[in-house]
Amino acid sequence: MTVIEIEGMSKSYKGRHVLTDVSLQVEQGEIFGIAGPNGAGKTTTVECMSGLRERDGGVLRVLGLDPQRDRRELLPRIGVQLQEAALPDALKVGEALKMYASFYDKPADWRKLMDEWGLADRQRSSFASLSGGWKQRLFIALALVGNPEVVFLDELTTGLDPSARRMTWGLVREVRDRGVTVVLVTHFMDEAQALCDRMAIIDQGRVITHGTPGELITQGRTESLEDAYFALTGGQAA
Ligand SMILES: Nc1ncnc2c1ncn2[C@@H]1O[C@H](COP(=O)(O)OP(=O)(O)OP(=O)(O)O)[C@@H](O)[C@H]1O
Repeated sequence: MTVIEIEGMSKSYKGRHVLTDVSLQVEQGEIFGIAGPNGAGKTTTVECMSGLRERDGGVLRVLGLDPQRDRRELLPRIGVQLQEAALPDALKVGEALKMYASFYDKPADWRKLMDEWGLADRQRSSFASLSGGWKQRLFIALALVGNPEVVFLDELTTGLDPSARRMTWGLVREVRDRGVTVVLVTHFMDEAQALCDRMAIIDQGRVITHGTPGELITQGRTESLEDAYFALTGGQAA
């Protein structure tokens, strides 16, 4: 079943085109990756999908709803973790989960969620005292507190050490394994290869290719996804 359908989506900021004719489909229960160079339009795409920005043109349906027109109906059914998300320093883990749960009519049991995501021991820890890996664990739990059918995760592992990244990958798989559809923006091709069932590469506001990581490697005629990424975007490895 198709959960997200985008056809010919466009968006400009102050007359400058940042998305041009973006078309994508995300299927139920998959981890769908969005990769591409800085400024390519990845976050804008996710923001349009999650109803945080208005597109200028094209068709966009998430769970059959238009994020602009049907925003109120859609918001309780999705979860969003934004790039560089932050909470007030003094807010405690338990307080954050309880507060987010209060935003929804039918939230998950936030105490149960806290247990499931291993956060119970840190219930009284302030946000500022958490390491990067634990902050991300909290953000994933917060994105799930409304029992969403789709979650959007934007650069979830940027700045994390290798073990925190691996831990976070495990959590993202767990979310998918619960039947939730995951849209994941990432700059890391090892991450895309490890996690994504399918992915798209966006460059200069256009989808230049999409498919499984294996299909992209075949398209790029390379041996790794990172090499395929460089071949397909015409970029240079540093
Ligand atoms: N609110 C805004 N007003 C004006 N321009 C914006 C705004 N938000 C983003 N842009 C511009 O739109 C383009 C696409 O930005 P976007 O954040 O979607 O890219 P991205 O692919 O997510 O980049 P990155 O990998 O650096 O996070 C960039 O050139 C950016 O500077």
